[in-house]
Amino acid sequence: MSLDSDLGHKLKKKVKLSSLKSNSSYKGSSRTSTRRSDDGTNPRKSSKAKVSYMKKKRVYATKAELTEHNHVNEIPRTMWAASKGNQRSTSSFKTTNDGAATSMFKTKLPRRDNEKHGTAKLRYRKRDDLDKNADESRRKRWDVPSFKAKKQGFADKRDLGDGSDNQEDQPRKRKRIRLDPYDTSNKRIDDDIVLDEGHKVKKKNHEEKSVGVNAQFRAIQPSQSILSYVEENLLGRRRLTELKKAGYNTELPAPLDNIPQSTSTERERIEESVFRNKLDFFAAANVSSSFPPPDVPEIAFAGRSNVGKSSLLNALTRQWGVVRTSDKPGLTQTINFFGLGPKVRLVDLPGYGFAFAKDEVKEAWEDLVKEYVSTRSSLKRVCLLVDTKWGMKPRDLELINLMERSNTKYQIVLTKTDVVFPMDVARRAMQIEEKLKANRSIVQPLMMVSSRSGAGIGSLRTALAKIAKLILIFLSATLAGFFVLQKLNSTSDDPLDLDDSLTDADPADSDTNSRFSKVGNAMKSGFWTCVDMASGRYLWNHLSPNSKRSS
Ligand SMILES: Nc1nc2c(ncn2[C@@H]2O[C@H](COP(=O)(O)OP(=O)(O)OP(=O)(O)O)[C@@H](O)[C@H]2O)c(=O)[nH]1
Ligand SMILES: [Mg+2]
Repeated sequence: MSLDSDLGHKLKKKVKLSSLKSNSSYKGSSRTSTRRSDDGTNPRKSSKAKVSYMKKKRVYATKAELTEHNHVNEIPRTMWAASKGNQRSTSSFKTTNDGAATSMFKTKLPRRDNEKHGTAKLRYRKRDDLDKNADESRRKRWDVPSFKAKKQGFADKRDLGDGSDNQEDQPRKRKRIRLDPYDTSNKRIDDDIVLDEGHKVKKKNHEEKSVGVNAQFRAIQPSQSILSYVEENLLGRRRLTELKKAGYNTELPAPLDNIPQSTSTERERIEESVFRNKLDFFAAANVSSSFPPPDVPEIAFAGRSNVGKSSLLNALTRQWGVVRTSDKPGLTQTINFFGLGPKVRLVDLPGYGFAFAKDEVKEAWEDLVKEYVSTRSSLKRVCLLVDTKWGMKPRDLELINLMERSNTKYQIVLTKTDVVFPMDVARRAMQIEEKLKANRSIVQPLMMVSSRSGAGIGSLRTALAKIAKLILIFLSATLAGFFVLQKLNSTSDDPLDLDDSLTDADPADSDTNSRFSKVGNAMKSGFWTCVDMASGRYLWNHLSPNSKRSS
């Protein structure tokens, strides 16, 4: 081998190696690219600067331009990244005449040099594949066919359609989407599909009805007393700034149930002593046989599922979390008895109406609630909760009718007042009062509360505490009556002949006679009621309507 050929071979080898190194610079080796060139400048730096400049200016340099300034083997890293399909370096692509994009660095020069080198070949093959993918994706993105090409394409397709067995030509299978024509939640149905006439009419009627109902509701003019009650208690949806201005600490749960500017502990803020007692779970019943004995007066909370019964129990006692609540209707599934001290029990009833439970289970709850409400002797009052937003529903009216028939005292309580405007709270109250004004067993006034904001909770507490006080008065009265009767028993053998004995004592005094006769009758009935039923409700039934109202 001659010296020239030897030198040439060595040079070739060097070129090959340097090209390999520069290729692998993508993987981190950049020794070749940082090597200084013959004229003393740093080729990597200069080429990089040029490329970044070109990128900035979006200049698409040609291969010739680049090779003019840089040696092919010292192509900067960014360039190779471009050939790997990196989206950021789109500037390294140029578009050929036929519209397809090719990498400007898909140069054959290093490849030809390295053809015999196995690893390099493999690497190049990989790169070629990547180039192809990049070309493909680029073509998809950028190649918007011209109008002419489109026209040609259509013509080709038409030609192929005449007898050719091209797969694209075969009719595509269409996906069938089954749509429920009565599912109005599906917008596409509303928009595009013509429904059958029956459904259309039904829908129209429903819409008209709801519009009519809304208009009727808006037309309600609440009384001045209701409006002022709503304002005084800050009922309805209120701005936080308004509550803060009024001095309420909005950080606390149910802030409106606190004394403004108060620094005392939460328990002390409850003005009614009976509600300061600890709320204790006492019993749960899913059948009437497991009800606890009716020895303590009870106040029950009834209403539709999710109306806020359990939350109200917590809010009234300010003991959060004792009664479980959930935003999922149907959480309370048994009748739960909670002791509030020794004198009174609060009863959380399962809700009726929609709930996440089986129909037969729901029916069983409803029957149980009906039985409890109509037969429980220790039941002093039912708070019938109605959602302010939705108003009374047929199920509520059903329960009201039952309570009317069984002479059970009930009071309507509007809940969740914080979600509607104050005016709408007043309208709802007015609407219900008007509707039920002829009922006999209803207790006035209608209450409005929000367990979340605490609005109206204090007033409800006061109304319910009265029941406890009345119970105490009644118990002491019956005890006194019992002792009087005992005394009379000791003077007369037959207590039922009381009137005769009195009449015999002074037949001329008709006033005394009638007075004693009345007292005797009342005591007799009162005495027997007390002993038999141990319930104020039954005694009241025996007294005159006037005495009943005043009590
Ligand atoms: N905005 C607002 N939400 C309330 C109020 N009271 C209760 N809620 C919410 O209403 C949802 C239902 O409350 P619950 O107390 O569990 O209702 P429930 O009537 O006991 O429900 P059931 O046990 O399923 O019959 C919960 O997510 C409560 O946070 C209120 O006054 N205002
Ligand atoms: Mg509940």
